[in-house]
Amino acid sequence: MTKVLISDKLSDDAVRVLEARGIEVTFDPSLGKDAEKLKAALPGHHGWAIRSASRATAQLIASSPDLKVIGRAGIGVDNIDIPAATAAGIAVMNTPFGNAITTAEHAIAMMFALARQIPQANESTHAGKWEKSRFMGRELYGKTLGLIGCGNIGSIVADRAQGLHMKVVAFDPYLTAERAVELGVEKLELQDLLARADFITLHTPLTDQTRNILDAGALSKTKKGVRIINCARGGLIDEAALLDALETGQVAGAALDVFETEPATDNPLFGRDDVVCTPHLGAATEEAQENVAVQIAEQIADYLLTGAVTNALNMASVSAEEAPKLKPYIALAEKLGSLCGQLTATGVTGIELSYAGQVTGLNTAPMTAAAVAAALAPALQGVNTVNAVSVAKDRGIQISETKTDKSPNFGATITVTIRTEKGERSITGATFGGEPRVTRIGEMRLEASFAAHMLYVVNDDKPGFIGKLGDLMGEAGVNIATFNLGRHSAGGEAVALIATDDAVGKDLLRQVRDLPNVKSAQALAF
Ligand SMILES: NC(=O)C1=CN([C@@H]2O[C@H](COP(=O)(O)OP(=O)(O)OC[C@H]3O[C@@H](n4cnc5c(N)ncnc54)[C@H](O)[C@@H]3O)[C@@H](O)[C@H]2O)C=CC1
Ligand SMILES: O=C(O)C(=O)COP(=O)(O)O
Repeated sequence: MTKVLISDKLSDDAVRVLEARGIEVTFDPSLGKDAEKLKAALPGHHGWAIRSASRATAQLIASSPDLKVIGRAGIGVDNIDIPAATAAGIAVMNTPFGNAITTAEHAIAMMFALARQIPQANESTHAGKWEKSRFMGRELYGKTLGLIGCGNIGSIVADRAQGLHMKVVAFDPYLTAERAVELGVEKLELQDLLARADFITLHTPLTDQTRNILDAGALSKTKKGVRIINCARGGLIDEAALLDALETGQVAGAALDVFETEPATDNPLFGRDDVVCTPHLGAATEEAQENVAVQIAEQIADYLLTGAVTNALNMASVSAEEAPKLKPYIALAEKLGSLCGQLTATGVTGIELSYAGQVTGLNTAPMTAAAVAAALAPALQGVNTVNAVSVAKDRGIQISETKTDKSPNFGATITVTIRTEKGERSITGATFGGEPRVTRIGEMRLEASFAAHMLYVVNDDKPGFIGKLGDLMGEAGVNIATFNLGRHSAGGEAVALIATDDAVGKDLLRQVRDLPNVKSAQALAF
């Protein structure tokens, strides 16, 4: 039975969705904080749903042999070792939109909290102090808001801030000029944003480029008295530098939802009047939590049950509608890739997938990934459909696709061509009643189904060969299930693709090679 582990505090809706799809769920939000318990719990689970408390480390991934998908009910995936997951053939998915509005609203709320010192005034009023003159605020109207990062959340913040009649400027190297115009924001370099913004809000992922993007140097270039909001990731602001800048008044206030170390229970910024803090609450609304829980549960269920891929960070998307249509072609591509790969002895330099006929109207990326993974499997360890194309590229193996609308003899064919330093080999196949079949090896036509054990023989087409081969197999007790032949011309080179009930052992293979007119023989496994 398909099983999913939920190790963080996800809405119960996730359990409801998964169980309704017939998936068994282990729901234990206490596991996320305890790597040892997680390690013990993960084996036997095919899917793993998390928020930010669980850390999907390389060690945990390595000790989870059954895992096929990690689903992040939220946006940030910095708690998932994506290269390790990819190497292990595990899809990594997130829900890029489910909590974006909620998080943008939190950033706006934090901006108001800073501008009007609402948390401090609230505390003072509850204490019966009525300090009306202590809490002089700043108006947002007409002020400049600087966005560092203008993606999904940043652009919602821009929209809300424009509603408050703020001027919005943005630094984001990947923001196009057209998109900036569409959003009504002025695109700036970071230095210009720092010089002009009255409020700065961060909305980037934490990467090598963004870590400490607001460090001591950057903070010294801001307007004196700037107010800073971080509802993205701890580590974007150098906390020690921020403390210094608050001490000197260079920064008038900071509102932080995220911290360098989380959970943040002890931090030099705590206890200051000019710092407003929340415990990573950006995504914490009922609406957002319901959205991300339902979305990730559906994505995980779709992937595990149908092969549909949505919002994956390490593989191509396959819609739920496409998945059943692609399934037989993915199986065909995989079998052809495997056959071609098993017949290729020397170093591979390129793999080409040629799609012809109806299949060209479908999403061919997953077929190519399946063919490449299967083709490289005999030579490379750990290659799988998730990492195949990137592994190939890393090794300088060129992957290409060609497409032609017309398929000469069948509704749709797929041809896998493997190039090596010595030459190339092409194998073509088609589906018959949904089952994969070989239809051509090189220029030689033949028709064969795939079987777990097969024998491939190249010989000169001379009388007596089939009888001798049959005798040998019979004497060795290996039953022939199907026998398919192809040849260039009478008396020319011929191939036999033979399905056997048992594997063809080394001794038998040697005897086949020793038969008259046999040029080569190879045992295959599928
Ligand atoms: N506090 C919370 O609970 C939540 C925090 N987040 C965090 O918010 C952040 C933003 O999320 P989204 O807007 O959904 O992501 P997104 O991917 O839609 O946008 C991020 C933007 O940052 C930009 N960017 C990347 N590198 C940059 C650089 N070096 N300098 C400037 N900009 C750069 C990208 O071009 C992109 O436009 C993420 O870190 C996410 O994890 C998201 C949801 C909840
Ligand atoms: O979605 C994100 O990136 C978040 O940071 C939300 O984190 P959470 O799921 O609330 O732990």
